[in-house]
This record gives sequence, structure tokens and C-alpha cells, in this order.
Amino acid sequence: MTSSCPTQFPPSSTLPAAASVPRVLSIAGTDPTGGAGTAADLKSITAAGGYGMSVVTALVAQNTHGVRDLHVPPAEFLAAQLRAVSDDVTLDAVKTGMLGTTEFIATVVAWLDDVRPAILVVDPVMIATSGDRLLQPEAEQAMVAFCRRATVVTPNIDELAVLTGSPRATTEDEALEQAARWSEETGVAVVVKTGHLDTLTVTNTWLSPDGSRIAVPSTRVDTTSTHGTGCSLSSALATRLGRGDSPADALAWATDWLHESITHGAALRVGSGHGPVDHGHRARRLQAAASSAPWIMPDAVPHLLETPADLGAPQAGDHGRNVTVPAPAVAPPGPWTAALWAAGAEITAAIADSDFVRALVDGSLPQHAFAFYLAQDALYLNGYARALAALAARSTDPDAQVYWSQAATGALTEEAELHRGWLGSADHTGAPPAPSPVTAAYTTFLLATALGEDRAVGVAAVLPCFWLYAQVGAALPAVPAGHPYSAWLDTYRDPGFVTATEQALAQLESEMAAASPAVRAAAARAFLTACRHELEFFDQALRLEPGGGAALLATETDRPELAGSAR
Ligand SMILES: Nc1ncnc2c1ncn2[C@@H]1O[C@H](COP(=O)(O)OP(=O)(O)O)[C@@H](O)[C@H]1O
Ligand SMILES: Cc1ncc(COP(=O)(O)O)c(N)n1
Repeated sequence: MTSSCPTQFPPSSTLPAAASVPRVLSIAGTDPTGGAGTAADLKSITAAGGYGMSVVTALVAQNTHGVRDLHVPPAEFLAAQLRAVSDDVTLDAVKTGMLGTTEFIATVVAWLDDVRPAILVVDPVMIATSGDRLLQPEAEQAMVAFCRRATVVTPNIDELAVLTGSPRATTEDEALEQAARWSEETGVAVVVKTGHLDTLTVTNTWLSPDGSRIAVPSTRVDTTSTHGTGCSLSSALATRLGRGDSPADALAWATDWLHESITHGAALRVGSGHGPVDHGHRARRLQAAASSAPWIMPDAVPHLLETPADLGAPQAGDHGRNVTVPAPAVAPPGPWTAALWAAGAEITAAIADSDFVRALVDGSLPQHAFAFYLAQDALYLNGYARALAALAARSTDPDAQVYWSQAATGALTEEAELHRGWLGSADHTGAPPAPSPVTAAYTTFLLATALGEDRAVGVAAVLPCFWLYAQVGAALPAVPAGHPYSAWLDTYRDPGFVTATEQALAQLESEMAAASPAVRAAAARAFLTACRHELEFFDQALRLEPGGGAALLATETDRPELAGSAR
């Protein structure tokens, strides 16, 4: 038993005060199916970049359908767990979830009086999504009083009503008003969550006691995988605050990450009720992006391409998926470009399927990611124009000379248009945007190929930018009025761009027909490499943290309004 264990350790204060990885304690109940409570908290803290610790209040026999049984250990044991942690570890943030009983709340209060963590995020868990009670009715007022100790509370709509002693809000404005009153009275910030309201947009709004608001809207995901969303949001928020993020950055990060997690929750196929979110989706996406595996394996393209059939299909990439070749929106004019399209099918499908394209289309792409994408696009177009101009210089056929020169001018015009219509000239530090590693790698590859390889190889390298962009444009659905990116999506639908793509395809078809088998093989590799650069280019915007080097949009506002937003 514990009597033989020392309770006095070197005081935490002798250890380095500010850890770069925030040390975050969750005080919550359990969920053996891993979607809510302590399990969700630990996964969320890890995903948000923290070191997670867990003190268990109640053991809950629950699954995705609901709660079956509860086991509540003695309050002394809760106190012992809390002490064991705080006697040893400096805490950068504490998050509380299910506290269950008045006695447990009192135990945590006594411990907090002593420990006083800098950040306390209180998720006032009362009733689970399944309708099961997780807080004894007689403990509600103790929970309400407990919330006054928080840095920020994260009630859902029903919990907000109990907290503020109001009827359940039926609109976002009502909820905001309830929260504002309570926040002003108590001096505690509130995150108002509209997940439980019937709105197309789910908005998380940070309300400070001084009345200031930070609203982070996101599109509603049509899914039943929302078990544990409240636990996950509050834990991620605590972690980002614990690492020193501003409330705006912390809430933006937590909301965007959770949106991605909810979007991919159903694919986990965990349980047949209200399933969990996929807390690890972002980490796996970033891990895949960090892979150093070669994009084009040596055996992906034969050394000599005598006929288009030698190329085989589809084969590039390391995605390892079986793909059916998507129908090209701009038809290949001959067998060589048809074979190249088939060879790149896996990457084309991955772009269509990408989180970036999905988020751009459904409007959930965070504003900072969109601004970053546009700024990188402008930088890219400048490099791309140089590669196109190099092809003009290297062409001998007069039509080809004219075509590539015009294409280069077109890219520069587009770049200028981006600066004029969309982008500010500098980011928040006053510096002009710098190329990201992905943008630099792509433009360097294009220039090196257009200048240093056979001309056919250069033409193959510049083609995917035309062809895959036209492909994305053709697949775009009509978006509702008020969509934040509708004006940008319209630029994809420019018919002039389809004509330019057809001409580029005709150039490549004739270059391939005239080239030697070895040059054709090099051209096929360049084509597939450029396709992969396109995928990376889209995806890179979703690897950026809020405040992490995004350029500003020309009209510097808060996030753009989303369709259906109640505000
Ligand atoms: N269907 C959904 N689509 C998008 N985001 C959602 C959805 N449901 C929940 N969320 C996100 O999860 C957060 C917490 O969900 P909510 O249902 O409001 O709280 P709780 O789980 O505490 O009842 C919301 O603020 C929102 O960010
Ligand atoms: C231990 C515990 N804590 C919190 C919740 C609430 O989560 P949800 O409302 O999503 O069911 C839960 N089900 N279990």
C-alpha cells in the first residue's frame, strides 16, 4: 500500500518551469470504448501536443449506446490520486470532466486550493449524449459553483442553461447572451458551443468577462460519430492554453482539429451507436506527409517506353490503394497522354479525396489555411511562369513558342490578379510571404526540369498543373450562397483554362510521339513527380498551425462567414 511510498519528492518548482510540451492533467470518468472521458482526454491532449495525465473519478461501464453501470470509488482515493500527481509533477493545465458527486467536487476544490494550476478548463459534464446522467442531480449546484473557479468553462447548450439558471437556449444569440451575463458576473470565460443547436454551422465562441468574443465557426458534419466531442474539445483547448497559445489560437486549433477528427470518426467503425471521433487522424495525416519514401519507385516506370502500353497503369505513389482510373475532365488527345493519365490515376484520386479539397468545397477550410494557400499559389505561379518561359525559349516550332510564351504570361497575370484581388502584401510581421518547403521544392523541380532535361520531359513536368487543376475545377459542385470560398471556387471554372489545358496536352502528345524511348520514360517520371507535387501543394495548407506563418488576405477580417451561420 501507499504507506511505504514516499510522499515527499524534490519540489516540482526545482524542475524547469516551462516545459515545451505542456503537462496536462485530466480529471474525469472512464469510457472503456475509448471515445469519451479519460481515454478521449488523453488522446486529445496527445494530439494537441501535450503530455497527458489522468486522474479517474468514476469507472463507467459504457459503450457507444449508453451507460450500463457506474462504480464510484471513495473520495479519499480520488484525493490520493490527485496528490500523487501534484506532489511530483508541475501542471501546466488541468481539465475536469465528469466529477459525478458533490463529494468529488469538494475533493477537487480542496486540491485546487492547494495546487492552483495556471489553466483550469472545466467541462461541466452533466448528462451524456446518450441521455444518461453523469452528475448526480443534487450535485448540479456544486458544479455551478465549481465553474466559478475555472479559467474557461465549456458547457454544451443544456449545461449552459443549468449553469446560468436559464431556460434552454434555442438560438445561438440566446446562448451567447446567457453566457455573456454569467461571464460578466463571475469573471470566468465561457466557450459557447452550438453543437446541440439545429444550425448548419457549429460555432465555438470564446466569451471573455469584458464582453469580447472570438468566434470559430465550422461546418456541421453529418455524422453520428460525436461521442466524446465535448471531452475532446475541452482537453485540446486546455493543452493549447497550457502551451501558451492565445485563446484565439487555442480555440481555432482545437475546433479545426476536432472537425477533422469528427469527419473521419465513422471510418473507424467502432461500435454501432454514437461512435467516437478519430483523434489520431491529423497525426496520421502529418506522419504520411513526413514520410521520406521516394515518391516514384525505380520500377514504377520502365527504362524504355517503346509504346504507351509499356507504361502500364496505374502505378505511381505509395498510397497502396486500388484505384479505378477517374475519367479525365479534359480528354487526352492521344495514346501517350492517355497512358500518362492512367499511370497518375492514384494521385489524381488522392487529390479529389483530399481533406484540403473537401474542406475548400464544404467551406470548413480555416481562413488561415486558405490565406496560406493563396500566398503560396502566388509564389508558385511566379516560378511556374519561369518554367513555361524556359519551354518557350527551348521550343523551335513557332506555334509551340507562341503557346508557351502565352502560358507564361497567363501565369504571371494570374499571380498579379492574386495579389491585386486576394492577398495582402505582407504577413502580420510585415514581411512578404516566403515560399514553403513544398512550394520551393515544386518550383525548383519545374525549373530544373524545364531548363536541364530534354524538352519533352519539361513539358511533361508542367502539364499536371494544368490538367489536375482543371480536373478539380470540373468536379466542383455548386456551392450555396454565402459560401466563404465561392468567389475563389469560381476561378477554377474558367473555360479559358480548359482551352489552355487542351493545348498543353496536344504539346505533350506530340513531344512524346517524337521522343526517344528513354526520354519518354524520363518524361513519364517527371509527369508523375509533378502530379505528386500537386497533391503536396494542396495538402500543405492543412499542415499549418493557426498563427504559423500564414499570409493575410487582402481584406483582413476574422474568419469568413460560413454558409448558414446564425451571425
Ligand atoms: N456534427 C458536428 N459537426 C461539426 N462539429 C461538431 C459536431 N458535433 C460536435 N461538434 C464539435 O464538437 C464540439 C462539442 O460538441 P457539443 O455537442 O456541443 O458538446 P458536448 O459533447 O459537450 O455535448 C462542438 O463545439 C463542435 O466544435
Ligand atoms: C466518462 C464520460 N465523460 C463524459 C462523457 C460525455 O460524453 P458524450 O456527451 O459525448 O457522451 C461520457 N459519455 N463519459
